[in-house]
Formats: sequence, structure tokens, C-alpha cells
Amino acid sequence: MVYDAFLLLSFGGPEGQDDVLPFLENVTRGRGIPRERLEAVAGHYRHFGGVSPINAQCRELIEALRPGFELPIYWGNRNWHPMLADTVRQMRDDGVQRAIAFVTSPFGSYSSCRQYRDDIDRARAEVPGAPVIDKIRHYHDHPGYIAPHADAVRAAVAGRTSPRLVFTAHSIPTSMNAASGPGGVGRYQAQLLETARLVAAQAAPELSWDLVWQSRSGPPQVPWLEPDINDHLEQLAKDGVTEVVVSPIGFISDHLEVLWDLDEEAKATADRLGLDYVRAATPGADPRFVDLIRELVAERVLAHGNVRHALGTIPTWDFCPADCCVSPKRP
Ligand SMILES: CC1=C(CCC(=O)O)c2cc3nc(cc4[nH]c(cc5[nH]c(cc1n2)c(C)c5CCC(=O)O)c(CCC(=O)O)c4C)C(CCC(=O)O)=C3C
Ligand SMILES: [Fe+2]
Repeated sequence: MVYDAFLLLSFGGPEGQDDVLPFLENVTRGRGIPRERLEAVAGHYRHFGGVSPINAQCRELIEALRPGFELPIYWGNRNWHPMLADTVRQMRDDGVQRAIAFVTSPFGSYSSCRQYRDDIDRARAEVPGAPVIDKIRHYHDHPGYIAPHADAVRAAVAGRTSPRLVFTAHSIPTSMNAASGPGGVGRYQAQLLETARLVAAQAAPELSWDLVWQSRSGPPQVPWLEPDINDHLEQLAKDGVTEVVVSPIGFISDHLEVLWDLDEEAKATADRLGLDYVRAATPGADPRFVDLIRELVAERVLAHGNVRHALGTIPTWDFCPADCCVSPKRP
């Protein structure tokens, strides 16, 4: 494959109080999120001045990627400026023919994979003469993703006696999980279990670990992946656990869900239960994670199938099959 541009494709987030509600409207359009949940989430953004950390993290990643990078770098988001369609228009105007896109989620599922491909299709449909845009494969078990998480867990474990490792990822409806992967094989949960296993093995093979979920939204009658981190902390306290290290392996950087749902909410739960609680860092702009992006681009450009770095056993592919991660029916 020959590419003449690189696209960082992300979720987007508000950059001031006035952006919060229009941003949330973009995120939740037609998704049946209850009003109370939206107001609560608006409050989480307002707590941070209406500024999501995610845009600064994208800018930081781009600056870290730039030195020596062969392709012009573009950035577009699903839900907030720079909006993907505007970026695609700019790419077209600059004469870009075929771009390779890195998405800021390593996993399969509608929300974390296929919806980004739908975003690309929709943006291209708005722009006559738009370049072709290919999405980079999943990277949930790439050494450049596992190692920074593992170092962070090791650092958090240091000085503690025998903490329980608690890995977390964004919950999704169980129907969305079931539909994830080719033909619908629950690939989202399977990939996260693999990531958890690999991080635990690299960081602290002697410790017990669990994979739990965070940041559930949607109406209560719709089942989402469980247990929630807060319920899980209750159970651990009952079981006599006294120290927990929480590692958000579902996130590449400190998204709002990490800063609020873990550092505020889950921390408060742990304090109430008398648990010693520490949250491990995310990769952010760790040089190994930046190199992962370079490698995945090189892997596709050179098509050197023999150098496809992966520590796990779940297969990945360059182009998703048609029946992969289809959109679940929404209430
Ligand atoms: C799997 C997954 C990821 C990881 C993959 C990826 O990274 O893309 C992710 C990331 C993110 N989700 C984010 C924010 C939100 N997600 C929401 C709602 C939802 N997320 C879902 C799933 C996921 N979400 C789902 C199934 C919904 C229900 C609505 C629907 O079916 O689509 C809502 C609505 C309010 C609420 O209910 O929370 C908000 C505000 C931000 C930005 C954070 C920041 O600002 O730093 C990021 C990175
Ligand atoms: Fe989300």
C-alpha cells in the first residue's frame, strides 16, 4: 500500500464550558441516553472547566510523532472540533489521495472500531473527491501498548504488600459486546482479557487480578458489561482485600472517564471502604506507544506480514470483515 498522509482519528471533547452541551448532543444523538445521565456527565466536564483532557492528549501525541515521520499528519474527531469532515476536506484540498488512520482505541466493538469506520464513510460522503482512508488494525496486545501499562502497574505496586490488580475498561451494552468481532464473537471482552493477562504477566505475575468495567451509561433496563468497578471494590473489601492497584487498560491516555470515574468516584468508594487505592498511569505519549504508531504504519506500508508485533493469540487483520462489530439495535 502507498499512503500519502496520516490521520489521527479520535473521539473529541469540549474545550470550554460553552462546548459541553453541544458536544454531548453530538455524542448521544439517537442513542437513548437518559437525561439524568447526561446531566451528570455534563457536571463531570464542568468540574474540569468544561475542558476534556482528550484534545490536549491528541495534540501531544501528534507532536511526539512528528520528528522523522514521513507522512503529513492530520487530526479529526468524531464528536468535536477538529471535526473529521472538516479534516477530510482539508486533506482533499491538499491533494491527499490515500491516508492511513490511527484510532485512539485499540479494541474491537461498534463504539471502539466500527463506529470510527462509519465516521470515515460519513465524512467522505460529505466531501466530493475525498481521499481513501484505511483504518489501522487493533493493537490491544502490541508490545508498545502492553509495556507502558505494565511499567505503570509495576510502579503502582511498588511499596505495597500484596495488592489486588483491578483492570478496568469502558463498559458497553452486552449486546454490543456479543456483536463484536467477525460474526459477533464477543471480541471486545476477549481482547480486554488478553490485554489484562499480558499486562499482569509482565508487571506482577505473583498477584491476583480481575477485569471489571467502568463508565456505564444507557438506561438501567439495558444490560451492560459487569461488574462495575465500584461494586467490585465493595466485594473485594468484603473478601478482606486491603490494597488495590487500578489499571485502566481500556484507555490509551487519561480520558475524562479516567480522571472522573476512577480518580474521583472509584477513589471515593475505596476511601469509604478503607481500601488503600492507587490508580496506575496510562500510556499517553510514552515513547513506546508513539513507536507503536510508527510501527503500525510501517507494517501496513511495507506489508511485511512477518513483522506483525503481537504478544497475544487473538488474530487481527488490516481490513475488518463485513460482519464485524455491527451496530447493535438500540432501544
Ligand atoms: C467502548 C467505548 C470507548 C472506548 C473507545 C474509544 O476511545 O472510542 C469510549 C470512549 C469515550 N467515551 C467518551 C465520552 C462519552 N461516551 C459516552 C457514551 C458511551 N460510550 C460508549 C462506549 C465507549 N466510549 C458507549 C457504548 C456509550 C453509550 C452511547 C453510545 O451507545 O454511543 C458519552 C455520553 C454520556 C455518557 O453516558 O457517559 C460520553 C460523554 C470519551 C471522551 C472522554 C473525554 O472527554 O476525555 C471517550 C474517549
Ligand atoms: Fe464513551
